[in-house]
Formats: sequence, C-alpha cells, structure tokens
Amino acid sequence: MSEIAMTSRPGSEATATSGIDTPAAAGQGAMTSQKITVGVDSRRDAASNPSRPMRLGVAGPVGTGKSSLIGMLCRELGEEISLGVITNDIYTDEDAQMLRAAGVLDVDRIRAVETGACPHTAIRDDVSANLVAVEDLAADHPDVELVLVESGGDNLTATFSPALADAQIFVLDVAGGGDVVRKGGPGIARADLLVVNKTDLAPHVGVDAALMEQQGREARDGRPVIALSRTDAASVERLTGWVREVLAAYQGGGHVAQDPGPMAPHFHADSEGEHTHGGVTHTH
Ligand SMILES: Nc1nc2c(ncn2[C@@H]2O[C@H](COP(=O)(O)OP(=O)(O)OP(=O)(O)O)[C@@H](O)[C@H]2O)c(=O)[nH]1
Repeated sequence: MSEIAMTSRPGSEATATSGIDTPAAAGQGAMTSQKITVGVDSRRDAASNPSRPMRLGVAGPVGTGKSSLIGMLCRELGEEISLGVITNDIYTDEDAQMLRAAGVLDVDRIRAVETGACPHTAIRDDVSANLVAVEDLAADHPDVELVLVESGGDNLTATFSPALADAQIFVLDVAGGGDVVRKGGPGIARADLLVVNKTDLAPHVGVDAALMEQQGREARDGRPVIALSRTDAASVERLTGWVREVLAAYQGGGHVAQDPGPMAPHFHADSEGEHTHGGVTHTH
C-alpha cells in the first residue's frame, strides 16, 4: 500500500489518493483504494484524475519503432515534462535496458514489466502489474507527470485497456508493407494517434508513405495520423506537439480515455499454455 499523497496543481483542486486509483483495480480488489476529493466536479474526476501522472500507451507490431519513439520523446520532452517509462517484454527487460543505455532519462525512471505471457495480456486483460509499476515509479518520483507505457511488440490488433492507458499511440512502419493500414484493426482505427513510422525507408521498400498516411486518415474518422521519421525534424515536432496537447488536456480535466476495442479473436497453434482472447483458445 502506498502512502496517502496530497497534491494540488495550478488550476486543479486538492485531491488525496492512496492505492491504485482506477476502476479496474478497484473492481479487481487488487489493492485497496481510498480517495478523498475536495471540491472536484464528479464528471471531471471520473474522466481524468490529474493528481496522478498521465499514462500514455505505445503499442504496435514487433519492430515498428516503439522503443525508438519513446526514446525520441524522452530526448525531446525530458527537459520540459517530468517523464517515466514502463516497458513490457515477455521474459526479459531488453527494451528497458536499451532505453537506459541510450541515456535518454534517469535510469531509475525506466522500469520493466516482465509479462511472462503474450504482451497484450498485460496491457489489456490483467493490467495490474503495469499499474503497480506506474504507482511505484510515481511514489519514487512524485513529480512525474507523464508515464510512457510500451507494449511488447505484438500483433496488429493489440490495444491497451483504458484502465491502464489514458491515451494510446498505435505504431506501424512502412517496412511492414503499404497495405497494412488497409488491413485495419482497433488500434489503427481508434487509437488516439496512429503513427506511420520510418517514412525515410519508404523509397527503399517500395512503399508510398503519403498514401499510407491518407489511408490511415480515411480509416480513422478524423482521428490524427502522423507520418514520422527520426530523420525528419518537422515530423518529430508534430509528434511532440500532439503529446503536449494531450497531456495539457488530461491535466486540465478535458481528456477522456477512449477504448479502441478489444483485440480480434486469434489462434496460435503448436505450443503449450492455451488461453483465450475474444473467445478463441490459443497459445503463446
Ligand atoms: N530508418 C529508420 N529506422 C528506424 C526509425 N525508428 C526506429 N528505427 C529502427 O527500427 C528498428 C526497430 O526499432 P525499435 O524501436 O526497437 O522497435 P520496437 O517496436 O520497439 O521493437 P519491439 O520492442 O521488438 O517490438 C531499430 O533498428 C531502429 O533503429 C526511423 O524513423 N527510421
């Protein structure tokens, strides 16, 4: 159990919280949550609780550049926003080690969750390990405003539970093929932001990055899409601008976590440890 902390930000009311303050955690009874709120509009409090850091999820298939994007955000925003990072890997803390080695953030602000199962389990089905990791990080660094939570590389349909992520980015890359956006999925269609990454590689892999971006916009009903490359400063600026905006909305109580929807039912054959997502039994 963590200590009760009193916090008050400019423009927000005094709030005291203890334990994990999410509907999911309370529902699961994983930790006792006591909350004393003074003079807070209940709708606003339900929508977002700025007394804790915002949690921004970064998901997407293997190798699309999630760790690199998080490293980029740490480098670009680390001076102006107090950041933390949680990584999810199945059996290792490789992504956390990579970020620590890159020197983008104080190493103690980068924590790893070893999921022990398919990454989407820990970001979607049972988010308790991630919530505990975020809470520990925030207890050790009470000034943290934004925690970037990286999913392990997963399939096209993995999404964060809104009980874990206040907002989420879904990352694709051009090297995955020009038709990947059209294949769709909840993250592509409804994550808060879709990133089409590594646009510098597009000419080398025969992909039209602008077309991919356009198809993303068409698939997303007006939700934002950013075509990104670490070699394109303007695109990096668009990404950091979006992060600043969503954090400001969260801290102002104007951001409501959206659920992109559950991952599609899928099947993995030929290994042990069967379990189900979407009603279909599978193993990892
Ligand atoms: N050309 C190019 N390569 C990039 C860019 N961003 C990332 N990469 C490279 O893409 C590869 C994969 O990047 P990661 O950040 O490790 O990808 P990831 O999604 O975290 O990978 P997993 O955690 O294994 O799923 C690395 O070799 C990166 O250097 C980019 O903008 N352009």
